[in-house]
Amino acid sequence: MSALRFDANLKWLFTEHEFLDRFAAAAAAGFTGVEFPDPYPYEAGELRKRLDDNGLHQVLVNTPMGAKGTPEQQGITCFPDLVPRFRDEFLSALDYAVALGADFVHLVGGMVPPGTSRDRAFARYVANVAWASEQAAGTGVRLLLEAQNKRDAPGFILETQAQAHAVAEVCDAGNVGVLLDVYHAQIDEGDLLTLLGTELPGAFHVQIADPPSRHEPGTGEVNFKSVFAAIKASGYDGWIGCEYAPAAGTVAGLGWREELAP
Ligand SMILES: O=C(O)C(=O)[C@@H](O)CO
Ligand SMILES: [Mg+2]
Repeated sequence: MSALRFDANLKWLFTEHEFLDRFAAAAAAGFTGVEFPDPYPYEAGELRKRLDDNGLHQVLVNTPMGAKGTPEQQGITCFPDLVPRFRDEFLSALDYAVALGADFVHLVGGMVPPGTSRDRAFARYVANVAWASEQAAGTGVRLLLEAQNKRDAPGFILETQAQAHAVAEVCDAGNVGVLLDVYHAQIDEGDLLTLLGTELPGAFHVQIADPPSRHEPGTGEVNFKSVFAAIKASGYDGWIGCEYAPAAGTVAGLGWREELAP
C-alpha cells in the first residue's frame, strides 16, 4: 500500500505569505499537490507558472463563492433564480481547471436562498449539477459535491455524505463524485470509521481538519491516527486536502504528517 497523499489548501495554509508565494512555500514543506478555491483574481497563466516552477499538481478549484455574510457565501449551485450566472461561473471554473491541469471543479452547493423552499433549491441543484456534468464531459476534469455541517453553513443544500453520493449517482455520468470532508462529517454525522467504510468507496476527494476549531489533525476531537489508517486500508489513493487553519504557524504545525499518518 502506498503512502497517503496530502495536498496543501493555499487558502488556509501558508497564509504567512502573499498568495502567489504560497506555492513555493508549500513545495519547500514537501507538498507535491495544492488546491485553492479561488483562482479568479489571477491570470491562469501566472498560476500555471507557479505550479510548474515548483513541481506542484493542482488538485481542485471551486466554483465562485460570494462574500462572507451574503446568501451566496457558500456558492449558488442551488439558487433557482441565478441559473445563467451559475452557468457562466461554472464555465469559467472549468476553463481555469483545464488551464491549470486540475483534477476537479468543486461545485459549491450553496445555502438554500432566502424565500426559496428546500425542495425547489434541491431540484435546481440537481439540474445544475447534471448540466455541469455534461459541460465537463471529455475535458478530463471531474466534479465534486460536498456536504457541509449546519453549524458553519446553516441551510446548506447537502447535509449528509449519503445525500451527496445519491446526487452523484443520479447524474450517472461517471464524472461527478463526492468530496468527503472529514471536518464536516464529524460535526454533523460522527461515527467516522463506519462512515468512511460506507462512503469512501467511490469518493473522488477527501479534505481534513480537526473539529471543533478546524485546526490541524491532532488538535481537536478526531482520532486521526485511526482515520488515516482506515483511509489507507480502504485503498483510497486520491489526494487528501489539508483544509485547516494552522493553530500556530503552518510549518510548525506539520508534525502530524509523521506522527499520525502511516
Ligand atoms: O469549507 C469547505 O469545507 C470547503 O471545502 C470550501 O472550499 C467550500 O465551502
Ligand atoms: Mg471542505
